[in-house]
Amino acid sequence: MTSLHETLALRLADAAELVEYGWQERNEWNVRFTILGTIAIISFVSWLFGPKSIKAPYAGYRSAWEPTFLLRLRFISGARPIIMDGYNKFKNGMFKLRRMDSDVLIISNKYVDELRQLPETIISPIYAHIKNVMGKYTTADLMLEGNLHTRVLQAKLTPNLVQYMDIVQQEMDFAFEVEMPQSDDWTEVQIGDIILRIIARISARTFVGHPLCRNEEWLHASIHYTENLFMTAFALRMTPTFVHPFLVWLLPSWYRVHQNLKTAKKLIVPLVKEHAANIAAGNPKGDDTVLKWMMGMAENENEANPNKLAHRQLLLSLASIHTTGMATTHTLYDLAAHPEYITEMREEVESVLIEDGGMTKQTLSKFRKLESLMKESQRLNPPSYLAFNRTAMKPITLSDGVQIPKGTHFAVASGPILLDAENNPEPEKFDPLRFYRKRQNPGEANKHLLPMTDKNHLHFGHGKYACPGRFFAVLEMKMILARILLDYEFKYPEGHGRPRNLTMDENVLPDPAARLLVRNRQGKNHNVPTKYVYA
Ligand code: HEM
Repeated sequence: MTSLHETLALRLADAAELVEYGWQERNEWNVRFTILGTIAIISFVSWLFGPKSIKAPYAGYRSAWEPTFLLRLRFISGARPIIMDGYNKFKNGMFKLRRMDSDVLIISNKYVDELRQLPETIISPIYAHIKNVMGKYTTADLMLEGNLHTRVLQAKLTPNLVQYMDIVQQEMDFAFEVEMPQSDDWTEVQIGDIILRIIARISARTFVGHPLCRNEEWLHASIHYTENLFMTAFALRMTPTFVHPFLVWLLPSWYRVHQNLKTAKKLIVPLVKEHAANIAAGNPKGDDTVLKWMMGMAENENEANPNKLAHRQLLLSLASIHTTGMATTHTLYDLAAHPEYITEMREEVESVLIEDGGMTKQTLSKFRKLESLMKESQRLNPPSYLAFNRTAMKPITLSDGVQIPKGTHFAVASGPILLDAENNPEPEKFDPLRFYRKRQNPGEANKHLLPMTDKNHLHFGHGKYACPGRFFAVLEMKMILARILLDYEFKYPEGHGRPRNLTMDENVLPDPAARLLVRNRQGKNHNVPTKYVYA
């Protein structure tokens, strides 16, 4: 059966042919009527057979005359004001965004609690994520084959996190030694890249274990898979669906995604076989890793297939390395822009470590000011201005009677919610102790933590499908930031301040080209115990 897009492509080809013929015959009016007729037919067919969409106002038009194509184009690098505009006008209702690849419905967060526990047969995060990253072409559609990686994070990594701190710290020590300059003189560095490599190393140690975590080929694949995947996805999002199967062949990033996958299989399949042989011989060796847990928890042959396990390691890298790297980089950029808070953060880290006699199971949870700083930095520099991306797998009727048609891609304006004065007073102000102070309120000591999600705090999602790696992410971030505070001084080069964030559609990125000056901390207190102690 010919798909709608193929039919449209054929119609356009016919129209082009007729244009040529018409010019040859100098029968311009015929040609014009043919083109107009074709456009009218295409519009009618799209309207008749295309997915039904909900009626809601569009955000961001500069005037009634602004062409829709221009609005879609502006969204690529100017999404923030468009999303803010929609939120400010319609925050209790709904509005739509014109993205280059499609429209996205933005719903009020008042619906989040009734939607968050619905099963995947009704609302699917996976379909929405796969659409966002063009999974059909970027290999991310493995997510459709099961959620083994999510189950393992929930059932194994998160509950065993504190036991794992020792291993994380060992890898972090090594990573700092090889990635950070060790000099008493100021050295200019691209800190975002350094942080990314430190996180890739720690993640690799946790996911695939030693010695693969030190393998440069694996580190390269696990970091660059994400970049290549997003480059491919964005190129495809800019063009109509019917050109995608041809366009990918012209995209170098698409070839690189597949090269990364090949590398993953080459390096990980032997590891899987080795571990299976050790288990069969009754002699499992080495530390637990996410890969070994995945082998143990695989529920069917497909999940246990070594090639699929290797592929899933890349999906984990996609979900974990850049997200955590960007959040850590934003926090450092913010702190460097407000050096008056550095001493306060450093003193907290030192006093907690001295009190605990080193890094214990409880230590990280006592870094309350540091956690508040990280949460404030995420509030102002979220990973995306949208969250809770979902696809309606069936028509949904909300509690107030609003109906979301099947096939609708919807999300919540997570960025603007936290910049709303109703939720946070003086929302534009960088106030690193904002959440620390909130925790001083009676009964709120254990609230306002970074990994906690609710309908206002959606940067890790919320509900059944919230990020299963967020506790690990926060652990990594705290350990890295504490280490930087203890051992290094940092500042912007003369004449530079906090770099502006970049946006690609709704996604927010710290400027990767920005530089910091770093040097060994002068007058470091060598009596602060930093090693993991079993307490
Ligand atoms: C600051 C760092 C991170 C941020 C901001 C973040 C954010 C998110 C968000 C927004 C989602 C989608 C949730 C939803 O749809 O409701 C998600 C899903 C996910 N995250 Fe994270 N994440 C981070 C770090 C990590 C880490 C370190 C890991 C792994 C250890 C991880 C693993 C995952 C996985 C496996 C999913 C689910 C993907 C799927 O549905 O298959 N994330 N994350």
